[in-house]
Amino acid sequence: MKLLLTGSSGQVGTELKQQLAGQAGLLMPSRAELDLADEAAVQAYLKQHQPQVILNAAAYTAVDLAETEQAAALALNAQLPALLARYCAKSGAYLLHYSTDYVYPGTGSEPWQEDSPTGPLNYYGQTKLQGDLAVLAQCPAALIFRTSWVYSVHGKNFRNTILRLAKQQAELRIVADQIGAPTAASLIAAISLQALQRFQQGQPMTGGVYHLAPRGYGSWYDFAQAIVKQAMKQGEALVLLPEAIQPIPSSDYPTPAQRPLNSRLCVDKLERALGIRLPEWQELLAFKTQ
Ligand SMILES: NC(=O)C1=CN([C@@H]2O[C@H](COP(=O)(O)OP(=O)(O)OC[C@H]3O[C@@H](n4cnc5c(N)ncnc54)[C@H](OP(=O)(O)O)[C@@H]3O)[C@@H](O)[C@H]2O)C=CC1
Ligand SMILES: Cc1cn([C@H]2C[C@H](O)[C@@H](COP(=O)(O)OP(=O)(O)O[C@H]3O[C@@H](C)C(=O)[C@@H](O)[C@H]3O)O2)c(=O)[nH]c1=O
Ligand SMILES: [Mg+2]
Repeated sequence: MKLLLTGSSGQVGTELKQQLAGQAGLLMPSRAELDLADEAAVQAYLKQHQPQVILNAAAYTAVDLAETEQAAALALNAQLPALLARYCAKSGAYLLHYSTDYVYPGTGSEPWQEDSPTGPLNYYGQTKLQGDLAVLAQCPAALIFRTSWVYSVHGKNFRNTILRLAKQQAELRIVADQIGAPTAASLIAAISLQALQRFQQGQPMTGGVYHLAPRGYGSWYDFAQAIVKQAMKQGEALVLLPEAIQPIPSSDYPTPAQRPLNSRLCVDKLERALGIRLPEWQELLAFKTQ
């Protein structure tokens, strides 16, 4: 079975690549081999290789930069998934796509459901929503896993930023009024492989949106505390002590893109579909950094 993995150098892509190791027929073009922002090039690639499964882990994820680099964000987050969905609908190929908590407006404090009204607050979120809507419209059998606050030992993410800063400075100010669930890229890859297995066994999950995140929630401040405590337990030499992390409101940390305050995702639908219970985010973090 020919399987195309896009974004194989990213956080989720790297974990998928590792967990898919040994799978025959795996295509993982690098950016130099295939510019995913180039629609004609992607079309030609699909025509040439005819994949039967597409795992679309590529995206434009620089949230603040997306406010100004709009064309690049739109190409990767909206136009690419639309094109992949059209190809999959036509050819019968299986599509697994990823999306974000940033499609929701962040109001209230209850977890979002998959059918909750969307309302992105920033351009990244707007383009991701456009991508989701295109996938749902073009290819109803496709799966969209909406996740949140992705981290990994590889790549640019909040966990690695905090660990870097904790080795350099004795104080840190972190927003405490944005809540959500930090999600290890390895969990996303493991669940994606379960979904793929279902498809390969002829029992695919019903198409549509599923939230994919650990159980529980915290603020970015809670996440930073947990990252630093975990690193200390593991004997890392840090300049920063957990007590020296200051909780601040979002208004004290101005950024070009606005972030949602409430990013909680209800994961019941995914748990029911796969017959699993997702771990708590703290358990997952402890496991990841051991
Ligand atoms: N990061 C997060 O916190 C969250 C992410 N998500 C979603 O999860 C999915 C995976 O995200 P994540 O793994 O963090 O993403 P990353 O930013 O880590 O990886 C993005 C990947 O896309 C590739 N890419 C981007 N532009 C191009 C291009 N023009 N041509 C070829 N390749 C390109 C990158 O390649 P290169 O290495 O060459 O740049 C990289 O492999 C995305 O759909 C994202 O929206 C959802 C919620 C949270
Ligand atoms: C580094 C730093 C960040 N922050 C805040 C800014 C922000 O509100 C929060 C997290 O910072 P980040 O830059 O990692 O946030 P961001 O890049 O917006 O993270 C998002 O990325 C996209 C791709 C998603 O899809 C989302 O789920 C989410 O993970 O922490 C501080 O308060 N103090 C700091 O020193
Ligand atoms: Mg970021």
